[in-house]
Order: sequence, then structure tokens, then C-alpha cells
Amino acid sequence: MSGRTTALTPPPEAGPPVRHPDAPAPGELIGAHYEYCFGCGGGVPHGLHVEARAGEGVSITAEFRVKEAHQGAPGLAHGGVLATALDETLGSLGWMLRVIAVTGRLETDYLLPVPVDAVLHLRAEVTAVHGRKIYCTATGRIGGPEGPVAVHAEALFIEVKVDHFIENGRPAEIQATLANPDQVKVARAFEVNP
Ligand SMILES: CCCCCCCCCCCC(=O)SCCNC(=O)CCNC(=O)[C@H](O)C(C)(C)COP(=O)(O)OP(=O)(O)OC[C@H]1O[C@@H](n2cnc3c(N)ncnc32)[C@H](O)[C@@H]1OP(=O)(O)O
Repeated sequence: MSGRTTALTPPPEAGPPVRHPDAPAPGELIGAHYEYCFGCGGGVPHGLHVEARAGEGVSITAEFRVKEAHQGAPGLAHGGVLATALDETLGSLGWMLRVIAVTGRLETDYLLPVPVDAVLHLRAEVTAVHGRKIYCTATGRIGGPEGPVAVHAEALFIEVKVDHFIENGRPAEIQATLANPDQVKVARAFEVNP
């Protein structure tokens, strides 16, 4: 696509993504990484509640139903909300590599308006990895998993360690999350092998 910045183009020395042997099986529901995540958490009433599943290879599929609280123009999803849905799906790719990664750069193309009550069918995949840099893309389709593409993103995620959240976030909540026996999957996210 025209107008792309080179920051999202993997360098020639980048390698193909490698699915981690302990990655969840294709179709497995991944679940929220944090109850109060705006993208996936069940504890956020007006959140997106994106539901992600492991895909084939190093990919993720997800669904997001647009609700009234997500409007920009009347009856249509806000562009920032759609970017959030793409970001959330891309963020789940860390499960397939067994790393924790945060968004460094996200470029979004809006191709079709997305109405309230529509389900956005999302798919994200890693295209290349170079050191801590994870190059990835995502699409959101409406009208079904094979429907027309409404939104598309290219992104660069950067691998971080759990210290990133302890140093920059609220340590007490990180520790509480780790200590909660019901948050097994969250704990697994922190158990990543370097
Ligand atoms: C509960 C479970 C938890 C699970 C948590 C999962 C959460 C998922 C939620 C969804 C995703 C999100 O919204 S995450 C939240 C939004 N994102 C963030 O808050 C990130 C804020 N940014 C940062 O903290 C920082 O800038 C980092 C960590 C991204 C990078 O800082 P750093 O660690 O010091 O590394 P740095 O040397 O700067 O960068 C490493 C390499 O990446 C490149 N790089 C870095 N940023 C960019 C960029 N924007 N565009 C191009 N390239 C970039 C650098 O040039 C360098 O390349 P080279 O020199 O090596 O070639």
C-alpha cells in the first residue's frame, strides 16, 4: 500500500516467526490477559471484550461485537475503538511466540464503516521477527470471517520483560495479578522463557 513508513518493513536479516511448542492449540480460547484490560477484560463494562483464539502457525483469530458505547458517528464504530480491537488482537500474538510484547507502532487503514451490532472478525499474524521486534499485520472483516475487509493494520510490537510493567505500571496490581490463583493464564504470560 502506498505511503507506508519503512519502520514497518522487516529488515532483510529478519527471520520468519516460529510458533512456540507450548503455544495454545489452534482454536483454543486464549482468554483475557487482565480483567481490567479495555480490549479483552471482563471487568470493564464498556470495554471491547475481544475474544481471541489461537490460530494456525503464528496467528490469532478474534471477534469483537460493536456496541453503542463504541460509536463515533451515529450508528457507526469509532475509528479509535476499531484500532483498539486490532491492537488487542495483535497483542495476543505474544501467546503464539510465548513472549510479552507491547505495541511500538500501529498503522491502520479504514476501508469500510462498521455499524453498531456488527461483529468484527479479526485475524492477526506475525510476518517476521528481528531481535525484540515483532512485525505483524491484522485485518477486521464484517459480515462473517470471509466477509469484506473493513479495517487493516500493520504493526511493530516490541518484546518486553515483566519488569516493563512493574517499573512503569502499578506494581501492586501486577503482584496481585500474579498472586491470584484464578489467573492461571495471566501467570503463564509472566512465565515466559527468554
Ligand atoms: C498481564 C500480562 C501482560 C500482557 C501485556 C500485553 C498487553 C497487550 C495490550 C495490547 C497492546 C498494547 O496496547 S501495549 C500498550 C501500548 N504500547 C506501549 O505502551 C509501549 C510504550 N513504549 C515503550 O514502552 C517503549 O518505547 C518500548 C518498550 C516499545 C521500546 O523501548 P525500549 O525497550 O527502550 O527499546 P528501544 O531500544 O527503544 O526499541 C527496541 C527496538 O525497537 C525499535 N522501535 C521501538 N519503537 C519503535 C517505533 N515506534 N517505530 C519503529 N521502531 C521502533 C527501536 O528502533 C529498536 O530497534 P533496534 O535498534 O533494535 O533495531
